[in-house]
This record gives sequence, C-alpha cells and structure tokens, in this order.
Amino acid sequence: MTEETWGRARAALRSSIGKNNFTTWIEPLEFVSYDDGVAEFHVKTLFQGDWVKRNFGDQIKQEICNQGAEVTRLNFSLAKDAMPRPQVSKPAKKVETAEIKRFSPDTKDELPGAPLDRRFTFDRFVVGKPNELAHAAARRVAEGGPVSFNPLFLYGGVGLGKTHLMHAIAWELSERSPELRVLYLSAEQFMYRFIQALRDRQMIDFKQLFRSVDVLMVDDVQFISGKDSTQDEFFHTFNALVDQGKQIIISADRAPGEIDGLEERIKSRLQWGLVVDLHPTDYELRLGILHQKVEQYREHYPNLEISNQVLEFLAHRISSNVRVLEGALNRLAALAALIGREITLEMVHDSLADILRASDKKVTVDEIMRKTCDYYNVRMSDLISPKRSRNIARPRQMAMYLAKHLTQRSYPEIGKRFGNRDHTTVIHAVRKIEELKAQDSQVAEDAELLRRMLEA
Ligand SMILES: Nc1ncnc2c1ncn2[C@@H]1O[C@H](COP(=O)(O)OP(=O)(O)OP(=O)(O)O)[C@@H](O)[C@H]1O
Repeated sequence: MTEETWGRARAALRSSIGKNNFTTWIEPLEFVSYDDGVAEFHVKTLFQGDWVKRNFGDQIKQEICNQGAEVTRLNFSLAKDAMPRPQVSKPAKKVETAEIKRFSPDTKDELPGAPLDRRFTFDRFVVGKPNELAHAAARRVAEGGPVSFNPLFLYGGVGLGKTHLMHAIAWELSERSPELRVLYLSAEQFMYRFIQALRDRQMIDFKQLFRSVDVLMVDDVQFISGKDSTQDEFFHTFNALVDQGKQIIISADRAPGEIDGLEERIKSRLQWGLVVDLHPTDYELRLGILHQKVEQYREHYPNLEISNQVLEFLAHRISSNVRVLEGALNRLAALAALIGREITLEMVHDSLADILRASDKKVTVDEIMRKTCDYYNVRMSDLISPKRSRNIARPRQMAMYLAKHLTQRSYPEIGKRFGNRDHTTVIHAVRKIEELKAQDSQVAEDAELLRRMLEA
C-alpha cells in the first residue's frame, strides 16, 4: 500500500462514513508506512487511535482493500508533535492547612475531596451505545499520558453514570500513577470550601491547595449557577490549572451552554475540551447492567437465582435511570435471599409495584399545564395568552420550570406549547423559578407540591 492508495481509500471513506465523521476522525490520520499487511498511522492522541480503530477499523481496511492492497492490521502511534504528557507536579508545597499530602483514595481525607466509592471502577461500568463515547473518553483520561482535550465535560440525566465514571478515573489514575494528586469533589463542596476559606481568611491557602492538584474533578457543576463569587473563583482555578497543563474533568446534568445562571466566560471555558453526553440507557445496556449486578451479588450470595425472564422484564419496564434499576434489583435480591428460592414474575409484580407504577408514568407538558392551572386557580387559556400580570406570569413560569425538569422536552418545544413563545422566555422562566425557590419558601413549596402531584 502506498500513500496514493491511502489517498484513494480516504476519498472513498469520506463518502461512506459522512463528512463530519471524516473530518473529525479520518482526516487527521497521517499515513506513515505499510509492511506485510500492517498499515501504520500517526495520530495526535491515543484516544483518537482507539476510537478510529474501534469504530472505523473494518471500514478503513475494506476501503484500502477495494483499492487493491491487503491490510490485516491497523497500527496507530503518536505523532512527534502530539501534545506533551501532562506534568506530574513536584512534591507539593507545604500549605499551612496541612491538607496537602500525597493522595491515595484509601486515605481520602488528605485532599479536601469527597470519598470515592470502591464499587465505581471501570471494571464495573457496563458499556453500551448510549455511553460508549463518555466511557472511551474517561478511559483515555485515566490512562494518563497526552490528552488533547481539557476539560473533559461529561453530562447527562440523573443516574446515568457520571459520578461512576469520575470515580473510576480517580481509582485508575491513583493505581497507575500514585504520585498524581487527584482531587474529586462536588461543585457544592467546592463552594463550601470557598466560603469557609473566605470566612477564616484563608484564601491564599485555598488557592494554593486547588492549584496544586494534577487532576481536578468537579461533579454536578450546575450547582454553582447563579452563585457569582463561587463562579469567579472556579473560573480562576480552572484557568490556573489549564495553564499548568493539568487535567480537569467536569460533570453536569446538562450541556455547558444549557446551564442557566452560569457566566458566559465559564460556559465557553467548559466547552474548550471534549463535551460528551451520556444518553439515556437503551434496553441492551440496561440488561447488561442487570446481568453484571447479579454477578456481583453472587459474590456474597452464591445461590442467588434471578432468571433471564425477570431481568429482561426489568430492563424493559424500568427505563428511567440506572439507580432505580439497581434499587429494584436490590429489593429482589433481598427477597430471593429471604425466601430462598427463585423469584417469579408474579413476585416481581408484587414487590416492585411502586417502582413499576412510577416507571410507567410519563408526565406530559399538557398535564403539567393542567395541574398548574388547578393549583393556582388560573385558566389554561391564560397560560398561553400574552398576559403578563403577576398572577398569570408566575404560574406560567412555574409550569415552564416543571416542564423542563419533569419532561424531556427542549426549551423551544416548551415555548411552542405555551402560545408559541420564544425559547429564551422559557430559559428566563426556569431561571426565575430556580432563583425564587432559593429565596422564597412559598415558591419552593409550590414547586415541590406540584412535582409530587404530577409524579404521584
Ligand atoms: N453503565 C453503567 N454500568 C454499571 N453501573 C452503572 C452504569 N451507569 C450507572 N450505573 C450505576 O447507577 C448508579 C447511579 O450512577 P451515578 O451516581 O454515576 O449517576 P450520575 O449520572 O452521577 O447521577 P446524578 O446526576 O444523580 O449525580 C450507580 O450505582 C452506578 O454504579
């Protein structure tokens, strides 16, 4: 195979895998050599190589073969100008808070992070189509070495495995490179640390501490929206670490651009690196997770029997999130251990009646509008009218807020249902209710009561 053969194969790949995939993954490949069926390419990052091999390997071989050369293996190695390995920090400078010591997840209190869950490792993370890119990116960061994306931003709905992946990265890094100072904490903990440092006049220590880590992971970053000083400090920490070539990993329940109340400069920083979405699980992934969990239970209960039929039923019926799925399985495992025999489908119906009912329930925007009207005693026609008086505007904002939180509808779709309003009006309404909930207990109570009524 020659450079020319590769040129023709590339051209064919462009039409077979689509322009976007081609530009992102194939175009940057640099053909280096061909020897005895092995084609060697340079890549900028190992992640790129892994990804291309896994997703387009067969197609690449096929297109090269169509051009008359036979390739049995594709090799991807790092180009000379690939990004340098992130620096491992020198022994930490002594900071008076005495919280900086060498990190080990087992002595988790040495850095001001949250404890890591022993179960949240890569081995225990089941990969399927919905989470494969997030998993590949997390694995890549956990390998250490040159990473071309910083930060890695993981986002997705509740219970889809963001925290699990972040902990897995921390465990893996601490095993491969124990000298690395890896700090994992929630955005809420970041804020409390910051407030504490302000109160105790220890801002210099705080800054030194956060700037001395090699890898910073902040979970649920949406928490800092609307909290201006925390955002400011986060922004400076972020920049300082990126400038030093340190890796940052962030998670949130939404994409950076959709986090209301987050300053534009932070949104744009968060989008610098790789933004990956954990999609809602599909049937196959849920079934895979259930099988894996049953195996784990068997480590403690070797006689545990839960039939495939029951697992398939659960994977089919409980699609909301993995946490709920795990909860259901926990209950069944406890039941099986208690009665000492195999669980039947009938028993599943009885013992999981509440979970199954909740999973069947899908709240619609119409229902939210109707229940909100009843609750505030306004008419449906008012909600979609242009009226702006407070007694109409507030219920409308509340209904929009609930629609955003309780359904999968996008901002433009919700706007459309409320008398063809623009999506920015919905964003404003959601933000407004979030602010009011924090300041006004009556609004918080209204939101909670309505949510319960809708989910009952
Ligand atoms: N792909 C998976 N394989 C195995 N377990 C999973 C997977 N996805 C999620 N889980 C499990 O589901 C539970 C919830 O996951 P996790 O806490 O990581 O969710 P999250 O996305 O961080 O949710 P939240 O937004 O509520 O913080 C955990 O017990 C986790 O181990």
